[in-house]
Amino acid sequence: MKTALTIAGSDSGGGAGIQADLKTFAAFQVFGLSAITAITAQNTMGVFAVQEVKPEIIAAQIDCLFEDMDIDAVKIGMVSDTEIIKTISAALKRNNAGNVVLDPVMISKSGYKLLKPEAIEELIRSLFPLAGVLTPNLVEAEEITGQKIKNPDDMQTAAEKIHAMGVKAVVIKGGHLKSSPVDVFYDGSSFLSLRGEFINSKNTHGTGCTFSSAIAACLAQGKSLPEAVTEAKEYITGAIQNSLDIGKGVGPTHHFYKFY
Ligand SMILES: Nc1ncnc2c1ncn2[C@@H]1O[C@H](COP(=O)(O)OP(=O)(O)OP(=O)(O)O)[C@@H](O)[C@H]1O
Ligand SMILES: Cc1ncc(CO)c(N)n1
Repeated sequence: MKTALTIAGSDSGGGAGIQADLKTFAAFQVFGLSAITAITAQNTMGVFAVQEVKPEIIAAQIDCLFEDMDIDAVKIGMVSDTEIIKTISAALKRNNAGNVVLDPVMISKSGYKLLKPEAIEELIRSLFPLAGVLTPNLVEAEEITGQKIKNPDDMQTAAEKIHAMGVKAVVIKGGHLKSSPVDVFYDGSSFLSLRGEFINSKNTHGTGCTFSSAIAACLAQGKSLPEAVTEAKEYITGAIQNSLDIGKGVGPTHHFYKFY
């Protein structure tokens, strides 16, 4: 069986973070591994507390997995601060990690800062060069490029700018667009528009985490990057269409909608 590692924060509410990533890997029948970077006290209403994991424990989790197993893909989510980012970058380099999907998680849907603003530069410096693909949402792409993004044309310009910053490929997610949620993929040579119908659901907690993990699962299975992003888009669309009315706030998507 193929394996995928998620390096991310724990969401006690189960809809985002490590929990969403492992469920997604399982839905793709890829064996999931995890290195937890932070513990969040979180539910469908918001994030209430965060405890970061010590950098040496994050490094130990990553090292012991690579020592023991072949890891077919890596997804990176919440990374909190500069020290943690440097630690993850060094660990991935010394273990020659491949198929790295970097989701530059900055703010939760409920508005809680999951990445310290001063750490964005370090994220660009240390993790962008290792990423096979970066998956920012509109707000994150605006933060990274310093430009406003209002429509698919702006998304293409931003994708070119981000590619020039040293990532091999980028998919800018349009879940926050006023129009239909088109995602724009760019790998330095061609663009791909991943079109989707707007699904009118309040239960969209963890859509970004689920999408990036689905890309990692497809890469672990040996699919090409364009195939992986296309299949991940289909999967997240189905997961939102079948989303779950669990909790009082923004509920989770249904990771196993293909099975039950
Ligand atoms: N209401 C919706 N209808 C259809 N597709 C959606 C909807 N919301 C998000 N998506 C899709 O879900 C994927 C994740 O995009 P989104 O922009 O929501 O990520 P995000 O903001 O990083 O999510 P998160 O809440 O996990 O931080 C994209 O493929 C996007 O197009
Ligand atoms: C732990 C965690 N990672 C990522 C997100 C994405 O918003 C979240 N809400 N929580």
